[in-house]
Amino acid sequence: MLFVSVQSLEKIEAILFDLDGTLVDSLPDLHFGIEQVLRKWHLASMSEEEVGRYIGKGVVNLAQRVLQARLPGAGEEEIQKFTRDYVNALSVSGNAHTRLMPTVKESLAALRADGIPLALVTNKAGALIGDVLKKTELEGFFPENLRISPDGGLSPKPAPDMLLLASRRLGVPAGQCAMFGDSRNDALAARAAGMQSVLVRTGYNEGVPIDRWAVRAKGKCHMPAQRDYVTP
Ligand SMILES: O=C(O)COP(=O)(O)O
Ligand SMILES: [Mg+2]
Repeated sequence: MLFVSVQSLEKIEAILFDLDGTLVDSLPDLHFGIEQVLRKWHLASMSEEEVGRYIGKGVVNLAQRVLQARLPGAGEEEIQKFTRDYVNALSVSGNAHTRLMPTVKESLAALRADGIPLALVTNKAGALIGDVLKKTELEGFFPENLRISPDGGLSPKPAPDMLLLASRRLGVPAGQCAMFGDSRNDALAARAAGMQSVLVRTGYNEGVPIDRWAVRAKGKCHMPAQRDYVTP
């Protein structure tokens, strides 16, 4: 099973899940969306690997980094416009290439059967979440009020705000929630919120292998390399 069983985490009563790179492999679609907008703006194409390095801190940050690489000197207005074009491109793409990460559905079903409350805490734009959950048949695990995104003005991860909102909505104190993610942004947000975190090795982490980051963050890494996750 991909996800560590809750018994091996201390005092955990609820789990918050990241979306991109943790529950789903969405990079091919995110790359497709960026390519569409680059073409529309008559800018040079970008590799999937490069787009992967820019994913993790939300759509505005992604637009900013892509424009930094392709249109240096772009201002706030262009960043906002690029962001809107990108969200539009993804909204019409139907997430054709987005896939569930292995064993996700079984893991979520097992957690639910154990009575563990679940929430989604993602930097993805709110307008895109419903379609991805529908496409991957995860809708039933996350009711709408427990799909937390930066929409409506919440600061994206690594800020703790969205995690703390999830903890309040679940009615579970932050110290008893764990954040499952694929990125240092998930781990830093969890730490700032007073939560434990578990990081899968199969995600994006802005192009940096998560072990390398976790080792630097903690000075050592406890988890054996063949495991699917790391706990910083
Ligand atoms: O949109 C992003 O930058 C990353 O989204 P995530 O928080 O679900 O990984
Ligand atoms: Mg992620």
